[in-house]
Amino acid sequence: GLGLTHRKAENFGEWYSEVVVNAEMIEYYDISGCYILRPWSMAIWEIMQEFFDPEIKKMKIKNCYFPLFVSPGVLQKEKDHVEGFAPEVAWVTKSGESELEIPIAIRPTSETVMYPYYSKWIRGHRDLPLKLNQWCNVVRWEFSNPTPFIRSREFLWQEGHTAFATKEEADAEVLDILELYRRIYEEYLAVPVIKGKKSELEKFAGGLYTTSVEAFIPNTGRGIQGATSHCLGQNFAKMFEINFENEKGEKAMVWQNSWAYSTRTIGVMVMVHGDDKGLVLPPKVASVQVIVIPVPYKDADTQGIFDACSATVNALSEAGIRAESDFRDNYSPGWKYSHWEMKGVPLRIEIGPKDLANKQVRAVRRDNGAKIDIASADLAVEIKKLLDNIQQNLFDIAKQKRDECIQIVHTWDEFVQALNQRKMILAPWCDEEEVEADVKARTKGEMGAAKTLCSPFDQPELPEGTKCFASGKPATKWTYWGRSY
Ligand SMILES: O=C1CCCN[C@@H]1CCCn1cnc2cc(F)c(Cl)cc2c1=O
Ligand SMILES: [Mg+2]
Repeated sequence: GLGLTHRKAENFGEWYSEVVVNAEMIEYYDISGCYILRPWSMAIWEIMQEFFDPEIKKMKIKNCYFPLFVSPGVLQKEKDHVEGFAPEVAWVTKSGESELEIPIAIRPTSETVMYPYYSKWIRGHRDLPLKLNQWCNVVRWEFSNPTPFIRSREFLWQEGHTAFATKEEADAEVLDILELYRRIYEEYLAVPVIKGKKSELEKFAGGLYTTSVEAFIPNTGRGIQGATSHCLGQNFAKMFEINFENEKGEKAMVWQNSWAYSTRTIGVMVMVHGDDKGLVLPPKVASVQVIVIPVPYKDADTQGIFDACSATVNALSEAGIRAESDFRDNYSPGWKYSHWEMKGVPLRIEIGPKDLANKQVRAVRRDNGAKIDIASADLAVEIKKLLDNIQQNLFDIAKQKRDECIQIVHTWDEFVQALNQRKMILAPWCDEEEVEADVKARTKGEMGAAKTLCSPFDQPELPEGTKCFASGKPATKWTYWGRSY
């Protein structure tokens, strides 16, 4: 029958798996860690893409497509950033019955695929800036617990790879892209995120610095990296000899960035907004924003009700609202209410004999269950207002819940206590790498160790003489810590 068998507050992992399947977003696949993205979730990916792609095009970033396959020599070119990842590289070793002379890697990310060609294409300063992006899949043969959208062996993402003549241009773009990621989360997925800089231990080892937008899942008390924007410095330019002749005729290395968001965004949205009735979709990313359901009554004017439903869908569609009707006669209205609630449709419109007679419809909100009668004459305007209100309400509730999880600490004991209370911890830190390594070691356990999530760009006041919570040394910055995905 309909309905979830697990409650979000009681068994989050089981609840999540059931929601993504019952909402028809995901179908499990016979290869572990791989999932089928059904139309209900693919539509969300497309809506985000329809925002992001035009935005990067405004920044003169062009789309391209590089091969899926990486030759081993090239992949291992960057020793220190690859060796830690080696176990998760997937390899093609055969074609048909015959062994390949040399195994071929499947891209886990595309730096080593693209940069030999950046070296070839970039000669003079007029070839800069070179700004390319690709929408593609990547494969990382992870072993830690696979989770739909959040951690899978293949996922969809966009990866931007840009090269500039100056560090200033690179630094500026890092933040421009990070703002787009914040907008994806806060304006589309209605998920609050924190912008900040990763620690030396958590940053992309191959780069100069990493910035990210960090989300938080209150139910598990875990932070999750929402998207990432790296400044690579000149590290890859040195490795791949990506030089150009600058205006003074000198040979100079380029400054590079790389940045990505992935289908993980969808999983974060499900985790933050979902409830015990199933998925709750923010209207901005809902492929169906309004579902219209006829409520015929034995001898009432059934055709009249159906016609009113069709007229309602047409009126809303003409106003740019994504509306559909559910005319299936083999399901009861009650069954349909549960079905579309499970799928997270933000608004349901019911039209029965009484509504017909009164020339009104009954709207029911998915976020708070409120029932609102609307005169058919005012339909499109009122529904648009309702959808905007739902979008804002989902963000406000998520932000309030996230803020309730934030705990400021000053001492180790306060830190450990907050960690056990599943908090997102804001602590003054001396920013020393071995201190972070020590905190990881001291908090190791079956729940996973605590780590830095980011040092927020928006730094609270740090009074002179404030001590690091972990080392007692002079603190230099406020940093968010927590367990994470
Ligand atoms: O995060 C981004 C934005 C988009 C382009 N890439 C960077 C860095 C990716 C780090 N990373 C992440 N995972 C990896 C897994 C691997 F198997 C190998 Cl060989 C390398 C990596 C790896 O470099
Ligand atoms: Mg990884």
